[in-house]
Amino acid sequence: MVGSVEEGRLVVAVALIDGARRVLAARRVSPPSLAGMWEFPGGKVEPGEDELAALRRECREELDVEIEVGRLFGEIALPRPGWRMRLWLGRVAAGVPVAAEHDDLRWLGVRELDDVPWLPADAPLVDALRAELGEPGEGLPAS
Ligand SMILES: Nc1nc2c([nH]c(=O)n2[C@H]2C[C@H](O)[C@@H](COP(=O)(O)OP(=O)(O)OP(=O)(O)O)O2)c(=O)[nH]1
Repeated sequence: MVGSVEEGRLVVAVALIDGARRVLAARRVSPPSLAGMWEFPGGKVEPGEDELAALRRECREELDVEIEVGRLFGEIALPRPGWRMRLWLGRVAAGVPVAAEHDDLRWLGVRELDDVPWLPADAPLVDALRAELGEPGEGLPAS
């Protein structure tokens, strides 16, 4: 495209689910416009890199864990022309996540998904996860 300074990129991320059906969220430190907002661990797939190899690499770099990847959960457009993000389901296979590149990590239960400010583009994925993990209390009396 005339005037375009960069091509679209694929970002790959993972919703790591633990045995209590909680999801791991990570708080970004950069860039300043995104710092303080929460995301799914992941990052850009490098040119020529296999998507799931990229996902495993990012989890080692960001969390110091090995992961087991499940199914592809969803794909969204990111707010940069041509950029998209694919979210996989997964679990930690080895290690305990540490925030190597974020400044906080939280395991969020389905009722806690709204407790953190997610990156805006992630909203439809967070909504879909809420449905995936189930809404405890739905249909139950309030008291
Ligand atoms: N990892 C991740 N990135 C997301 C999410 N939602 C969202 O809009 N993004 C955006 C933020 C960034 O613009 C882009 C990911 O790029 P990044 O800068 O984290 O990728 P990276 O780890 O490869 O970064 P770097 O090596 O260039 O520092 O995708 C999400 O849930 N997870």
